[in-house]
Amino acid sequence: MNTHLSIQGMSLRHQQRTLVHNLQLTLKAGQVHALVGASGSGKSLTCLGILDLLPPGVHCSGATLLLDGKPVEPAQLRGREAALVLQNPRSAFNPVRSLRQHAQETLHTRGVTGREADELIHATLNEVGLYDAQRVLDSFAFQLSGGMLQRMMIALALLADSRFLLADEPTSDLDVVAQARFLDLLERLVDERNLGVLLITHDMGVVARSADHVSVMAHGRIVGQADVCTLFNNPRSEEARTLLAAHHALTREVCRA
Ligand SMILES: Nc1ncnc2c1ncn2[C@@H]1O[C@H](COP(=O)(O)OP(=O)(O)OP(=O)(O)O)[C@@H](O)[C@H]1O
Repeated sequence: MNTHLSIQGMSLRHQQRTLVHNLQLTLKAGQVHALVGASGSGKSLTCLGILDLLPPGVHCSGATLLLDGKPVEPAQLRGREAALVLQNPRSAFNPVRSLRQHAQETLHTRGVTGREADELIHATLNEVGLYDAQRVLDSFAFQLSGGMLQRMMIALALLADSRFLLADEPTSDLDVVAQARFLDLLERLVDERNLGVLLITHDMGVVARSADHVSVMAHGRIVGQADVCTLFNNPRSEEARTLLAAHHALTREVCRA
């Protein structure tokens, strides 16, 4: 079972502009690695670059991906070792295919079909808190809430037996209750399934709650990496101090209100 996914030397360019510079990042099984930074610092492109899902015109160079020290191609990771969870889950589903078809196709790639597939799908939906499995599986993405679709994306990752989740702002479109439930689920799966998670977020409250390790990004570079306690107690980079000051200002405002 793979326990480390390292991204080494990844640079991303659009025309003459370097958007991400020589990125180094390691995800570990059983840990949440938060990637934080100001808007436009390069977090989403980093996530897409790891899986070679970059938008047209953005090119990757120099990247080496190592799975437990062995080089792998993004295509070997995508939908197998690593799954993507996006801010807007609706866009990740085929609108004319039911969620049952999505789940069956995911299992088909692993050679699991028929009754075995049905049982695994029901058990997995149950595991992610989608208890009304029949209704969910008969639905199309537009018929379900954002929170349910986030859970379904996690369920598909589990059905694919992915060891790593790349989650880009997974909670920003959810209300606070759905957000808390989603983070509960993520933390439980990290513990029970030993998942390694890259969690991209703007929300330092989410970082404080869920992350083990944090990378801070600014202008396309990682400018600091620390465990979560060190980041909050002794932030080294200017960007980390700015993010924390904004977070503290916001929470103080809320307390006064
Ligand atoms: N398709 C694209 N073509 C050209 N440049 C792009 C493209 N997508 C993003 N960029 C640029 O790359 C940089 C990093 O963008 P990215 O979306 O990764 O930032 P981000 O940190 O995820 O921001 P946010 O938190 O707002 O989502 C920005 O300067 C952005 O303008």
